[in-house]
Amino acid sequence: MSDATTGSRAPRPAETAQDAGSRAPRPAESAVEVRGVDKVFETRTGQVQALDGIDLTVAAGEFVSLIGPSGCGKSTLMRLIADLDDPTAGTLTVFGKSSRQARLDQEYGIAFQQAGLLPWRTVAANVALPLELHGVASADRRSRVAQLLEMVGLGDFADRYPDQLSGGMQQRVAIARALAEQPRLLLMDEPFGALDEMTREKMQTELVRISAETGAAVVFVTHSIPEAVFLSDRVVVMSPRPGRIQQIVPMRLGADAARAARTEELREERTFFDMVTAVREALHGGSPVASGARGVETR
Ligand SMILES: Nc1ncnc2c1ncn2[C@@H]1O[C@H](COP(=O)(O)OP(=O)(O)OP(=O)(O)O)[C@@H](O)[C@H]1O
Repeated sequence: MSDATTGSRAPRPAETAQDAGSRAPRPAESAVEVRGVDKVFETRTGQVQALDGIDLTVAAGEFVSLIGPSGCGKSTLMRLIADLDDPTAGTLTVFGKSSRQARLDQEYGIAFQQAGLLPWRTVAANVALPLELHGVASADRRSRVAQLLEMVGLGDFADRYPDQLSGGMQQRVAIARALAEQPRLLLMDEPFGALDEMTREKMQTELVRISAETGAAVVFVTHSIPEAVFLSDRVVVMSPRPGRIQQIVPMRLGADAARAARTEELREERTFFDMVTAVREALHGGSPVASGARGVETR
């Protein structure tokens, strides 16, 4: 039946199928969609299959950690999401866009293990860099940088240089820089891996607060089970190479489940230990275990 006979209206020029496909992302859209992704590296000694059939959806505002034995492809998956490499098969989208388009549109901020600050720029100038590159006016830049440094507790360090800061402070500068353009997604690959345990726990608490405050989705690679449990809404457990998703464990942390409510006390709660155990068992394929998997810390 034609539209004329059913009485329904014909599509207006702005509503053709082609246009509908290019509309701005809907608010309910997922932050990341990974569908059937494989990654094979060609090396001089042959092929290395790093990822095999990865399917993963990260919702807008969700905090998802990737954990698994050394070499299982966590960083590779992160690099594919960030468009730093291409998948051998499958598709990745970020807020409904190809990962390439999402990179061009600055849809995400990145913080990796090394803070990666420019040593000749002050703390403020490091944080301002992405804003400068995108032509934000200098008055707006100054106020945004001041706000970001307050957020990460470095308001008094704007004029220092990176080598005058501790490792934890440098990481906070890197996080402020990653947040500069108010991304809806943060990609973090072991950002606290090089920090001492006390600083690391402080940074985790900061990150929980910041992610709750900004509503950004986070994809976070870690080797530490307690870190994954403390931070995440869901923990994705990967198998040894070729990396597959072995299990996705939702974090059920009782009354303290809301990210904004996660404080130091949570680390002493029964539900926290239960979740650590659940992730450890998932790493070992569902069986109770006495020790951690290779490359995974249980502390
Ligand atoms: N550019 C590359 N060329 C060849 N092989 C690579 C390349 N990058 C990664 N690999 C291989 O792919 C596999 C997955 O590596 P990846 O770095 O993603 O693992 P990971 O889980 O992040 O490891 P780790 O926990 O030790 O950081 C490894 O076997 C690695 O040697």
